[in-house]
Amino acid sequence: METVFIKGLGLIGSSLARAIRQDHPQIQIIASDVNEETLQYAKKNNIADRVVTDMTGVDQADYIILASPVSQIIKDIAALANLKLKSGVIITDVGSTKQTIMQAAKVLTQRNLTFIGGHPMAGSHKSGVQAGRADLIENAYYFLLPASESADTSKLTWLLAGTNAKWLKLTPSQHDKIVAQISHVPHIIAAELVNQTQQAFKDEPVGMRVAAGGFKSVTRIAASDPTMWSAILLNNKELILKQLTSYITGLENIGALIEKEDRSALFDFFKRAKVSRESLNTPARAPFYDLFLNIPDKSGEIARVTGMLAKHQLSIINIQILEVREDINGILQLVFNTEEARDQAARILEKDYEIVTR
Ligand SMILES: NC(=O)c1ccc[n+]([C@@H]2O[C@H](COP(=O)([O-])OP(=O)(O)OC[C@H]3O[C@@H](n4cnc5c(N)ncnc54)[C@H](O)[C@@H]3O)[C@@H](O)[C@H]2O)c1
Ligand SMILES: O=C(O)C(=O)C[C@]1(C(=O)O)C=C[C@@H](O)C=C1
Repeated sequence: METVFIKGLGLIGSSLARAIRQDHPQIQIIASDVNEETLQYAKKNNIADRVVTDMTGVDQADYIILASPVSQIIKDIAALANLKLKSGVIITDVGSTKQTIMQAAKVLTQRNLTFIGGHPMAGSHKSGVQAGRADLIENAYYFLLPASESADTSKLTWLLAGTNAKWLKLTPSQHDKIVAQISHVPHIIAAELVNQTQQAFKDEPVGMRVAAGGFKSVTRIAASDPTMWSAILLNNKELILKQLTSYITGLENIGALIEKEDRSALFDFFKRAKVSRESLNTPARAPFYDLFLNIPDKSGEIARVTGMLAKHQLSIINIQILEVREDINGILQLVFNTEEARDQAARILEKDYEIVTR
């Protein structure tokens, strides 16, 4: 029987545990976390076979997954270098930065241990074991960074096949440069926008509560975990500072265009962004077709939608609520694998629901 040891059973660690469970029920999972409630939840919900608060059991592991905040992953790598581990063990992590982690992992390769840096490019602003899901990473990119050329990724991708992720190999510097721009800086922007709004409205009783879709969709990720994000920023400091400076310059340029009332330059600014944003989903997600509808915030409503589609043998490949406007309604995203299925679903659902967009 093979054993997986997962250190950090939060959103990502528990999502991987759930996906491993579904795909390889014979594999034993040992979960380690500093949070007692997390471990109790994991036991109760059969996410792990054994729970520990330290490295107990790591010497039995065929796979070790480090899934705590990046600063802790670096400490865990150093600790593993001094422990007795099973021969042939594959060690990986899920941290959102890679250069400092791959640097730290040199102590493992010096001991001839296999380390494959990992980073699933999917997640949520929610954290903790209860937010994890077996399909969290489905269809998302999952970056792999073998620490040595001889490291074979096939056993790891076999273990994590149940995630249905799309594997992509990157170098550590390539990785950190990309995520600084598309993940790290956006989290800073979202958090600062919320903080600045809070400050701007300090004497305004209505304030942020009246915010609609625009503010909510730009700032959703501001609700992310502060421990995780402060660790990320300090582990990708130079690249984040570079991209942040460039972003600030961009904002200043827009300010100057507004000041000058340069309508045509402002039009070009929005036009360029619109064209880029609209092309974003096309190559990576094809052939997926989205349908967005407003649904009332009532229990049983999603089941009703899926039931209406099932009657016509229409299958959905993904479904999620994008936004819940407290007690009023939310936007439901349905994903189909053909345009015809999406259009047929729209015709069926439009009788009862408002279609927001396709
Ligand atoms: N949240 C995302 O969207 C996302 C996406 C991809 C990768 N990541 C990365 O995954 C990692 C985990 O993030 P998450 O979102 O699952 O966070 P989380 O807060 O949901 O989970 C982290 C878990 O680690 C535990 N932990 C903290 N210190 C520990 C320690 N010393 N020993 C054992 N457990 C410890 C916490 O109790 C918690 O259960 C981070 O490195 C993060 O950068 C996050
Ligand atoms: O969907 C979200 O809430 C996320 O923030 C996920 C997200 C991101 O897209 O930036 C967050 C951190 C990661 O390392 C990878 C994915």
